[in-house]
Amino acid sequence: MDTDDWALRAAELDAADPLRTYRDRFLVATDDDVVAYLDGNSLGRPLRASAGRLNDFVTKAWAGRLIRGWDEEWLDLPLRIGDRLGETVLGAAPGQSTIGDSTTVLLYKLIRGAVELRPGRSEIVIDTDNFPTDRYVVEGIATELGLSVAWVRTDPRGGIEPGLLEPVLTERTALVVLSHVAYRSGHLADAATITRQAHDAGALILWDLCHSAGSVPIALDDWGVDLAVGCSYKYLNGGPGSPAFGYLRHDHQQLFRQPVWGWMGRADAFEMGPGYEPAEGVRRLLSGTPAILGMLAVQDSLDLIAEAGMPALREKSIVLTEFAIDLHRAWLEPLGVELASPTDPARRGGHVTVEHPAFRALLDRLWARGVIPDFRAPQGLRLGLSPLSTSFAEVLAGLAVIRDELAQLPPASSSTA
Ligand SMILES: Cc1ncc(COP(=O)(O)O)c(C=O)c1O
Ligand SMILES: Nc1c(O)cccc1C(=O)C[C@H](N)C(=O)O
Repeated sequence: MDTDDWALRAAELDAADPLRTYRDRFLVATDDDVVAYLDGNSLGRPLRASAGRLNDFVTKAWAGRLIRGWDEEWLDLPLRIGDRLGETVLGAAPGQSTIGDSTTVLLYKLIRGAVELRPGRSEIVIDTDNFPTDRYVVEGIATELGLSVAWVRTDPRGGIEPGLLEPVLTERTALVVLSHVAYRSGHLADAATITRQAHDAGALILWDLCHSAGSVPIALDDWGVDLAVGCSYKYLNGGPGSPAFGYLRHDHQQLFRQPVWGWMGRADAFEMGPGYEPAEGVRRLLSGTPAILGMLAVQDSLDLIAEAGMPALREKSIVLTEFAIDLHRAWLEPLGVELASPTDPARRGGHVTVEHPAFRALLDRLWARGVIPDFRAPQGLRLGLSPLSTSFAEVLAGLAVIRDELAQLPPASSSTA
């Protein structure tokens, strides 16, 4: 197919896309210079509704209600948003999800609490390609508590598979910490099977849902997951630094203790009494004053996801990533680019990574031309395709610029840059 045929194909896919009108719900800057935004899996675009919500909050709720806002609404907001997230995205019944802290801090709180639910067990299992913060937090806690870390060696172009985990699980395993969608390759783990495996070994499991929440269907309750965390600034469009979410299964709440004993996670916070006694339920994950401003925009995203429906989102996500891979094969592969994501759509999340030694040097050129993917060292270009805000024409435009830039490289730098 020549370029015109591909353009026709993109136009057909856009015309047939049942979610195509959702793009209009996103805000575009007045001086917009973006040709293709391919990084919604690092920072999602803002929704138009969020601009109004944030403005209203400052001018009405904050300015008008002042301190009364805490009693009237804000103290319960982390749990209310948590429940809505549970219902819309996580497959979690109410009372198990909340929002607050960064992903890193919540990982620390949940992992520390989880290993204490398995006394006598002394090992945490994690994979070598998990996101850095997950690995560092696990290593830090292991050092702090005198535990060992068992590493599952994963293929950076693939991800965690049940067969890889099997030999590492032992009677020493307290907790398994894995990412549902691998941040680099986009590999989608079989969370139901792996959760069962961990349980068969008597261990608990924590899933990092940063790259899957709002992109692939999740069923935490049905899968029997113990704990989960995730960011709200990627496919959940919460904005830079919006708080993370945490899930703590009902069955564990009574015995669960997290390590940051703050007043907001205490039973009857405003009693301000002596000693710490955890609040009932998932509220015990809280520590200090919740970042209300930071969590507002997620509500608009959840409304939109509920309206569109996760199955439709997933369907579009698959077609988007298939289209990107088809273009890669036609345009980039002949220029020496390699696919670093699973080819099976059932094992792939919402992003596609392609690799070439020149990509690091090329990134500035791509940004200058309004094409915004992510670069992940050592040589990966990550194409994040948010199903509600990305069009097929945008994918086409982005890959066309990547192809042009690669084709213009002097011969030496096309292999060694
Ligand atoms: C899989 C995964 N886990 C954790 C994080 C880190 O989260 P935070 O920086 O919000 O603490 C990210 C992204 O930043 C991520 O992709
Ligand atoms: N959280 C980020 C940030 O504060 C700055 C730049 C990028 C990010 C990211 O989200 C990185 C992302 N989690 C990743 O998968 O690489």
